[in-house]
Amino acid sequence: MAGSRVDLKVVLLGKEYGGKTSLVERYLHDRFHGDVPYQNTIGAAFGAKKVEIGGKMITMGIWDTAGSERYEAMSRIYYRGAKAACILADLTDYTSFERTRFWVNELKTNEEHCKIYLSGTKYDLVENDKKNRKVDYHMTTDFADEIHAQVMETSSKTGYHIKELFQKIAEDFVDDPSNLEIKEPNTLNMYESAYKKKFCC
Ligand SMILES: Nc1nc2c(ncn2[C@@H]2O[C@H](COP(=O)(O)OP(=O)(O)OP(=O)(O)O)[C@@H](O)[C@H]2O)c(=O)[nH]1
Repeated sequence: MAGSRVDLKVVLLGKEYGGKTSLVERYLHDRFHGDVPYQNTIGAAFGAKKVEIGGKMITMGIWDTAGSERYEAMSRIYYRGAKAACILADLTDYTSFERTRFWVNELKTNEEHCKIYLSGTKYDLVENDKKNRKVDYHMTTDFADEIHAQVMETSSKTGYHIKELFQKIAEDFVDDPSNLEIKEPNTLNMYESAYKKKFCC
């Protein structure tokens, strides 16, 4: 099985302004656009990355969805068939944490085989300034325990835990034998027509 190609669809979900696009930008391109004015995602954006896990090359396709409730119905299109979902909660915004339950319910109802990961974003803003923190560490860990999910606090500004998060997602995928059937190459190409939002050329 070494060297066989496996495609892993990952979807990012969460309230608008929560940091989804920034997380993808940091992971795929190792950059952070803190000086660029915020633009909300329209529809979704797609990016892919090859990762090697224990001698297996995986093409990870990451869907960055729009957090605005206006686009909620569209997000369902993007999480369909996802093997992993990363649900984000902005650590400086309690309502963002509240919204994670909605997405968990969505996935449990419609994509029961999708593995869920929680990410508390913008860790750099709370690390040295505790009054900025509106989502307590134990809120996310307790919720993660309740829904049997993994949780990590991350910062796209500093890169804190970003690689680790996606590495964990990829490792869990490889560790599940049902995911290791040989797939036709380029199965992700059907997504390539996806439109990108910000930071795109
Ligand atoms: N300091 C800091 N700011 C961040 C971080 N992640 C995102 N931001 C900022 O938060 C704002 C929203 O980030 P986005 O990544 O666009 O959020 P989003 O979830 O994609 O938003 P939608 O497209 O509306 O769903 C932007 O101004 C980012 O620069 C982080 O880790 N640290």
